[in-house]
Amino acid sequence: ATDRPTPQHAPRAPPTPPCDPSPWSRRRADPSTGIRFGAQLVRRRGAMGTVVDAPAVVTEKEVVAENMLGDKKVTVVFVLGGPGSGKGTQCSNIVEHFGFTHLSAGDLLRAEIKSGSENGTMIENMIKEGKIVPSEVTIKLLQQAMIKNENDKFLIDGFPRNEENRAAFENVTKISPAFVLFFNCSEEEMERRLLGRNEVSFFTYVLMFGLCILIKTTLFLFPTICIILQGRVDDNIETIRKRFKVFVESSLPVIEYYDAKDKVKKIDAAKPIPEVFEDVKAIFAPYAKAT
Ligand SMILES: Nc1ncnc2c1ncn2[C@@H]1O[C@H](COP(=O)(O)OP(=O)(O)O)[C@@H](O)[C@H]1O
Ligand SMILES: O=c1ccn([C@@H]2O[C@H](COP(=O)(O)OP(=O)(O)O)[C@@H](O)[C@H]2O)c(=O)[nH]1
Repeated sequence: ATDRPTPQHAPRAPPTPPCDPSPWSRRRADPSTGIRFGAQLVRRRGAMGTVVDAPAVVTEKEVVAENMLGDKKVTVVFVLGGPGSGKGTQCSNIVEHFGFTHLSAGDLLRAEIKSGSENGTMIENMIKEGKIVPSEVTIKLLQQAMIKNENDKFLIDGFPRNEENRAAFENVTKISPAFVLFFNCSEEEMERRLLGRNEVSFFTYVLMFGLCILIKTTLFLFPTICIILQGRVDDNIETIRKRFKVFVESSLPVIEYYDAKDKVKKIDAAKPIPEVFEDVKAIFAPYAKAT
């Protein structure tokens, strides 16, 4: 949906190809770039002074997000997409090339568990169940991280995850994002990636056990290594399915909200990592670091 009514004579976006089964991919998309979603139509003067509808070209740096965080002005980009769509992977690339600071809401929550905070057990249980942690907890962590960091450009990865997260963040911080980077990928592909993220070969366990024997600390070190090698507690098929459901029911409405404001930049995340980054680079070009 868009908050501007589409003129009757405007060209309609073609339907999404049937090969992409993700429910959130049944949205408008530019098949040539896979980037713009809810492309804005502007009235332009055509030949002989006629008024025509043409897609708006976003060439200038968007500065919508320059709002206040205490007395600090920041630019925020929300990075959203299903679990395993590649948000973290591409955020690392963006950090390297465009000087943003990456704040993964999930990583901040996992760090909070490890810190032994009073919310730790509650957060851990929510993550194991694929549920969304209460807004005030996540927002406090994000806000603290932004205040602590000297940078003024932030990628907020994996947040907001529902409408309540979104409204609370905007109310508390008075920040609205410059844009939302949306990684679109089928559930089938995301499931494959998430299961792969947790995969550790038998050989690795044998190697680690051998190393522990060598340094004579098997008793204490090996169980710890096993816990680390296990990967994320939520990358198992049961929790993955729950996370997909939460994404469709709770997180997609956030993307739709920003799409109605023409702030969503959609990426075809099913492509190989370097190809996805080519599309990401085109979007971040206005933020290129001065050399
Ligand atoms: N475009 C891609 N093609 C194939 N594998 C990918 C791609 N992007 C990420 N991955 C892999 O998929 C897994 C999940 O990626 P990650 O960036 O952690 O996703 P998210 O942060 O969205 O959960 C990781 O193992 C990562 O290496
Ligand atoms: O703003 C957030 C971000 C994450 N989570 C929790 O942390 C889990 C993992 O999120 P993350 O973004 O790390 O991983 P993703 O599932 O996107 O790969 C989610 O399933 C939620 O339980 C949350 O509650 N709020």
